[in-house]
Parts: sequence; structure tokens; C-alpha cells
Amino acid sequence: MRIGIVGGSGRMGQMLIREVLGTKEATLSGATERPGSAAIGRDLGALIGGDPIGVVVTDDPVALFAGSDAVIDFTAPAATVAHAALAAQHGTALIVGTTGLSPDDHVRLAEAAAKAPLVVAANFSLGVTLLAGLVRKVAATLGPDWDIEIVEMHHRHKVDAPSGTALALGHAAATGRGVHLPDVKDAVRDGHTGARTPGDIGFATLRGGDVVGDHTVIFATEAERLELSHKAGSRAIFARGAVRAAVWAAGKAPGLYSMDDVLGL
Ligand SMILES: NC(=O)C1=CN([C@@H]2O[C@H](COP(=O)(O)OP(=O)(O)OC[C@H]3O[C@@H](n4cnc5c(N)ncnc54)[C@H](OP(=O)(O)O)[C@@H]3O)[C@@H](O)[C@H]2O)C=CC1
Ligand SMILES: O=C(O)C1=N[C@H](C(=O)O)C[C@H](O)C1
Repeated sequence: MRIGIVGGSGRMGQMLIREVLGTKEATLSGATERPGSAAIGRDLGALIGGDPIGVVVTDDPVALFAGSDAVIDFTAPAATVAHAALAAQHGTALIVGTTGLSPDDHVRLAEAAAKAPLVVAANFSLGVTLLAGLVRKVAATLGPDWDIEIVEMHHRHKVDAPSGTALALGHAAATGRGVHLPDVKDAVRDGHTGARTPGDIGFATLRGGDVVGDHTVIFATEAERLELSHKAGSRAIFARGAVRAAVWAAGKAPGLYSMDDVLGL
């Protein structure tokens, strides 16, 4: 099966090229970058520090979608929405890892999913997929006197906050409690905030250095604290999950799928 990568010269794009090249059942159909990017015309093998493979970066996503069974997108929200429309047009499976998507962007992805299979996940690692299930169960088990706080740390280049994963873990905790995250989300504390609002789910965002992605969900009550953590040591774990999702999704019926679907959880 043919897998294409949009945003191929990005941090995740390069990791995805490496992962597809190392996957027996897949061939790399190409990669794009935006028009004017210095990466246009570069060989994909050389781009990741290996031998040339005779396929170069282009600025033509239409040709990429037409010539791929699945396309993997870890870019930016506006680009992802445009790519979803192309996936719908060509019936190509689309794997979306981009975070920072607005509610309206999610509506656009759902519209595209009426015409093509889309797998959307804020975190494609096995560990975080399992962690979300654990968080939902723990939140459902512990009573309302347990406060929930989510702490995340990422590298200095990250542009969205809180991370998509932190928000997904917040959604999992809220679902466990039978509430909606937007009703209980507290992501900004500064100055004289007053005491913690009971039932809120708090978020703290740290940025620095080259941290790939750390997430901890803290359940805290009187004299007791439970912490569930995941630490990513390499972006390879996200690329592995995304390529697995691409192989799974190619040829599937149109629909909006999650990593739980891919892993059969
Ligand atoms: N779901 C998951 O498991 C994970 C999700 N992510 C998310 O993936 C996204 C990308 O992260 P990261 O790789 O670190 O970011 P980078 O900025 O390194 O990579 C994004 C790439 O996409 C390119 N791009 C932007 N717009 C377009 C376009 N229209 N067409 C083609 N390429 C485009 C960028 O080009 P330019 O520089 O010119 O803008 C850049 O090369 C983020 O939202 C991040 O949060 C990251 C890791 C794991
Ligand atoms: O931008 C990143 O790097 C990451 N983004 C995702 C997120 O926002 O949760 C996933 C991962 O933690 C790395």
C-alpha cells in the first residue's frame, strides 16, 4: 500500500518518512511541503540523512492524495483542514496527528469523514492510548472530593497549549465523571485566583529544551495523591502508531476513527 506524508520536512514528517521506509507492507508515495519551502525538490532519503530514494518533496498535495492509499498529516490546523477536503475528494485515508485544532476544524474533519476514512488522535503512542482508558476508569471510580490536575511538558518549539494530549486526557477524565470538559476546564491561573473550584479539571503547561512529551494526570484528595504518567523518549513512538493507523485505515469505509479502533480496544 502507498503512504504519503504531508509536511515531510517537519520534526514528525521526517520521523514518518523513516517509519514508512522501514515498513514492509508500505511504499512511500511522496511527501509535500508548502510552496516556497526550502525542502521542495529534496530527495526524501537524503532529507532524513540516508541514501537518495529517487522521490522528492513537492508542493502538490493534489497529486499526493491522488497517488496514495493513505496520507499522514502532522502539520498545522489550517493545512490539515485543507488536506481533509482533499482526502474526501479522492477517497484517500487520512491520518491526522495535528493538534491545536479548533471546534470548527473538528467539524470540517467530521464532514470529510463522510467521504473518506479519517483516524484522528492527539497522541499516536500505545502508552497514551492506554493511559486515556485508565484515566477514564480512575475518574469514574474516585468521588468528587478528588481534584484532577493535568501537567504537561514539551520542547521549546511547540506552538499550541495545553497540548492535544493533555486535552484528550482531560476529556477522558471528564467523560469518566460524566461531565463535559469545556464546563470544568481551568487552564489559566494567574494572580489572585481564589480557592480551587470544586469539580474543575486544571491544566499546567511547561515548555523548555527538547522534551518530546511528558504528561501526568494527578488525582489529589485529603492525605492522598494518585499520579498517572507517560513520558515519550522519542518521536518514533508517534510515527509507529500513525503508520500502523495508515495501514489499518487504507480501504476502510468512510468514518471518523480513533486509535482505540485501530488497536481494537
Ligand atoms: N498526534 C501525535 O501523536 C503527535 C502530534 N504532533 C503534532 O503534529 C504537529 C506537527 O508537529 P511537529 O512535527 O513538531 O511540527 P513541525 O513544525 O516541525 O512540522 C510541521 C511541518 O508541516 C509543514 N506544513 C505547514 N503547513 C503545510 C502545508 N500547507 N503543506 C505542507 N506542509 C505544511 C511545516 O512547514 P513550515 O515550517 O513551512 O510551516 C512543517 O515542516 C503539531 O500540531 C504537533 O502538536 C506531534 C507529535 C505527536
Ligand atoms: O508538539 C509535539 O511535539 C507533540 N504534540 C502532541 C500533543 O500536543 O499532545 C503529542 C506529543 O505530546 C508531542
